Amino acid sequence: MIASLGRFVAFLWRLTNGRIGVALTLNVLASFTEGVSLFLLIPLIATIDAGRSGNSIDIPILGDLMQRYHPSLGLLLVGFVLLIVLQGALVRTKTLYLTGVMHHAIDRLRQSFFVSAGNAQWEVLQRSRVSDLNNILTVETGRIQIAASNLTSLFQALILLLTYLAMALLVSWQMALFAAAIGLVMFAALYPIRRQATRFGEEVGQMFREQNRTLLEFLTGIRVAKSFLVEDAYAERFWRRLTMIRQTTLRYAGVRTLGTLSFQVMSAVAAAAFIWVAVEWVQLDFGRLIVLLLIFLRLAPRFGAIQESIQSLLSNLPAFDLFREQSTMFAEAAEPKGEMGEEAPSFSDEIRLEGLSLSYPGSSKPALDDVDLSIRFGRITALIGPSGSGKSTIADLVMGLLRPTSGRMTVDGVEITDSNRRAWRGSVAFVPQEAFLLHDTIAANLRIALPDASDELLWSVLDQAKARSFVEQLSDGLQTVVGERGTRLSGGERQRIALARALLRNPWLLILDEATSALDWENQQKIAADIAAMRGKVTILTVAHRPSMIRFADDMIAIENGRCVESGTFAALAADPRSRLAAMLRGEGTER
Ligand SMILES: Nc1ncnc2c1ncn2[C@@H]1O[C@H](COP(=O)(O)OP(=O)(O)OP(=O)(O)O)[C@@H](O)[C@H]1O
Repeated sequence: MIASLGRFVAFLWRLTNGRIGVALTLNVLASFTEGVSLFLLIPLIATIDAGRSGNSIDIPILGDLMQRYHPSLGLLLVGFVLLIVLQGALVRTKTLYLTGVMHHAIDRLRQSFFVSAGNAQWEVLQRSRVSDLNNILTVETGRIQIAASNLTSLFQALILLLTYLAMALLVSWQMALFAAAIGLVMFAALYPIRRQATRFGEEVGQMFREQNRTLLEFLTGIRVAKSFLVEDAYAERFWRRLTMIRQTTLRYAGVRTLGTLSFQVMSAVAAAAFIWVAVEWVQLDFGRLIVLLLIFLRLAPRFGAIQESIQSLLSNLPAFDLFREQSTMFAEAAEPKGEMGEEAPSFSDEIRLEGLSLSYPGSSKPALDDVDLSIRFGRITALIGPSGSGKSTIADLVMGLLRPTSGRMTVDGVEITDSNRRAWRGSVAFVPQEAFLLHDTIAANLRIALPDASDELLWSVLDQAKARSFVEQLSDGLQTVVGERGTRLSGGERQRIALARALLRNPWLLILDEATSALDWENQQKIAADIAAMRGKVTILTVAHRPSMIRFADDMIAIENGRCVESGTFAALAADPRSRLAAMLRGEGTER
């Protein structure tokens, strides 16, 4: 807990470039002026008290000053008001400054997480849940912000406490020590409650994560949920999660308020003991007693604030630990961006995989095992094989998303390594099984691939993907909004938009991963014809299960159990009745 707190303080310091130090200094000044204004009450009381003269004050520093200057009551009152005004102004300045610094820092935090998640290697990113990332970027960073604000209030309260204690020491050191001892005992007595705060923070963090998962799972799969009539089941699950969070929060509120109540009771007992000791044992004079009581009365709520700030800090600190864990994981898995100016190797001959193996983290069996294959420039290569044989893994590897565990991949003889993999990916375009479309216009969806593309260019790629006519028929043309994940378009139309978007990159290599498997036969045929028409213009690697999507291929590669078991030209393999391709074309599937 202490280590985590230390890391948090160091982290905040770095995150705000030390600006939090300026805010805290303003805090110290404000606390100091508040303390001094309270201290001024001593000469005030002495001056008001008709039976005494200002000279009777024998408190160090203050007494000397009074004896030398004999300030009038009016002057003391003006000084008192000025100090309060100064303190208020300092608090305001500090609050405004700190709010700006903290918001900026938390935004930087969110941004850095966003960037490191985006830059993480695909293998690592794949293992994270979208809802958990969303949770970190919203809920957990919000909790970190609260923890930071608790920390600054804690610091402020501590400074005030020390200022008051210093003042009290000047008035009566015995009573000041007595008050400090009482304070320490009270603080120690509330330790069990602070422990519960940490536990609550961890529990509630986990619950928020699960609530977010339920929510996102439902929202992203709402169509499936509706089709299976399971909306009510989801609603029930959601309610259960809400209930758990509510009950835990209520339980914690019980503990927290018990802390506050115990604190109040202890404060009352402590005040009584304080007065008793001051009057009966130390036999303080009336003026000092009043000032000490004032200090004590002002101190008590601060002390309560310290307890509250610590409780809240401890309950929110687990969010910081989780954030650190996740961002360290992503930072360690950062994809090398390559040397400055590193360019993608040019592609005009062939892409080769040589003795290449790949194992997913945590998997005992390799997904690819000693694969040798070649994808030739300007040709259409089809990758076939049973489900789970490793086709998508090859596609992800060839596009530069995955790294081989051993062996190598070369493009025109140049090895793809950490330093040029990202650059190579920029030369490849990919059309997945399910087109990813934003709830935005067709133009915006196309421009994901090339933000500056002109309308003219958009129409030209729509032409190539045979999508021009249906887009022209839409009421708003390119400006038509496609609906959530493109639901206002048919499956075939969505795939055509995805294909047009891929072509917008003017890629050297176009990878189609089961790009038409979600479509009906007629649409598959049409898209297959469009793809066949691109022969020679762009190199294509198509992963397919169905004969319709491979008939137009020039070359074939068959994968089984992560191994390349057959390769050659389509014509040669189709002519060999014993080949896997021939079996597939006869409708026997690829499993053997
Ligand atoms: N992220 C992953 N983590 C662990 N194992 C994985 C991961 N992705 C795929 N695999 C495993 O790697 C093997 C190859 O999977 P891959 O998706 O490449 O097969 P595929 O031929 O494309 O299958 P399909 O035709 O069903 O899409 C399978 O055993 C699969 O379970």
